[in-house]
Amino acid sequence: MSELLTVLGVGGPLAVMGGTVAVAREKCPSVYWSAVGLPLSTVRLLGSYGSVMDACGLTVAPSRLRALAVRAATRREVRPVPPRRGLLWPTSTGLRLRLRLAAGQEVADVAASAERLRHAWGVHAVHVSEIRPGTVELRLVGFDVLRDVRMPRHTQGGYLRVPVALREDATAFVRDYRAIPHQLTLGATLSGKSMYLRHLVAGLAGQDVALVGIDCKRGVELAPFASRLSALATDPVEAAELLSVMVRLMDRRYDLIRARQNIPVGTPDQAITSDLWGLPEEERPVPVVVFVDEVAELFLAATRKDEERRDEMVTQLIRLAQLGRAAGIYLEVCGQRFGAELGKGATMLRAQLSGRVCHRVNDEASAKMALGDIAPEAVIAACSVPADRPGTAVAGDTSGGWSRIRTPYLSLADAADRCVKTAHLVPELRELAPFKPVNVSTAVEAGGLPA
Ligand SMILES: Nc1ncnc2c1ncn2[C@@H]1O[C@H](COP(=O)(O)OP(=O)(O)OP(=O)(O)O)[C@@H](O)[C@H]1O
Repeated sequence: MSELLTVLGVGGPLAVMGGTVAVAREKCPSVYWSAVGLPLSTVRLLGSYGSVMDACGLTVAPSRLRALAVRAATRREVRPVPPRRGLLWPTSTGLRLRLRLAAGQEVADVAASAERLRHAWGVHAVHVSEIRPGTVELRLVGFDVLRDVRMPRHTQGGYLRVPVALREDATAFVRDYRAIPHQLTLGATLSGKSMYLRHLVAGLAGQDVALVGIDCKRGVELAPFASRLSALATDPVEAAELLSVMVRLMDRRYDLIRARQNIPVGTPDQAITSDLWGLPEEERPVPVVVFVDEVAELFLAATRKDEERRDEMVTQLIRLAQLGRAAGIYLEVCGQRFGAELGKGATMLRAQLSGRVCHRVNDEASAKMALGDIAPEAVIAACSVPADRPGTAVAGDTSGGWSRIRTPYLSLADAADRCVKTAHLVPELRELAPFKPVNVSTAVEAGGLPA
């Protein structure tokens, strides 16, 4: 064939065109998808829907009525029935398609065939989710969206909801503090934990929320954001003092909530509250997000005195994790490992941190510390995060769901700049005033931030 094309004089141009398409596919997958992949996959899907469903075992026998009607009207062979297909919705990264399941089918049947469907329709991945009983949505993703992360335009962010990364199904992964109050983020060195924290700080900086940092790596990770922090502790001694203050703050908020519960006769039901969010807006204290970078540093103890301080700190962290949610105090804990070997209280604290994000890890044991109580497949996925893709992680929560995510790139300078611009939003919290980092902007400038 190629000889014939060469004789006709079109072999050369065709080869050049083929090469250009291959390069576009490699270098600009989103452009390739819009120009070539989308029309091809649409044609494939529309042309082969019935036969692909049949080959994947996703068809059911037709009802007797349908069989009779087909025989009477066409005298054709009565074929098995695939799920009823809705409209195809093209997106910048793929296609969306809703299916009405046939009687006797369940979501798991379609999910089990996702790998076969992706091969049949020539897309990078097929993700299946339930929309309502009997209806599933297929998200066909045309290319590897985690290679060059672009966040979608509509991310469903909001108050205490930070779109922090992209999921592999091209939807935004939102860190929602009210749904999952406390989170543990693990990862080996250079795996992208700081980038993750950076996005959270930058995302929360513009909101009415107090940000508190505990960074026992002498503040190297969190000091650049100091202008927006209400408090920063950079060594274990300061951290111990700050945590005691946080626990006292929490106790006072509980008192406030309890005072509100001395319910006078005639109080409407909706005014009775058991947490901060039920208080009237003018009385409601501002929520506090506590970032703990490199949690293992808090557990280290060389002397007996250190040990006492460590035990006290761990107890306070556990109290904050157990009771903080109702008082609007949320924990964001980061570290390389978080196992029982850290010492007394580690396992108990970990159990309270229900949100889990695991970046690349050095061994399976570390992945199990983050995801072991979520799903064995999530552990395997975390162990296979490639080293040349920093920021890639497996995110799960203790309800059992998990997904692969990757943060977009955000330079430290841009995140710090956002903090400087939103410094006027630092809320007044009398208790935290002694811990307010003072020489913040000067420290940032003097620190010479990397790009
Ligand atoms: N999503 C991302 N996209 C591109 N580059 C990234 C991403 N996340 C992290 N990186 C890069 O990877 C490198 C390591 O990232 P980061 O400092 O966040 O890792 P870390 O896990 O905090 O490491 P350490 O524990 O040593 O502080 C940095 O150079 C950072 O710019």
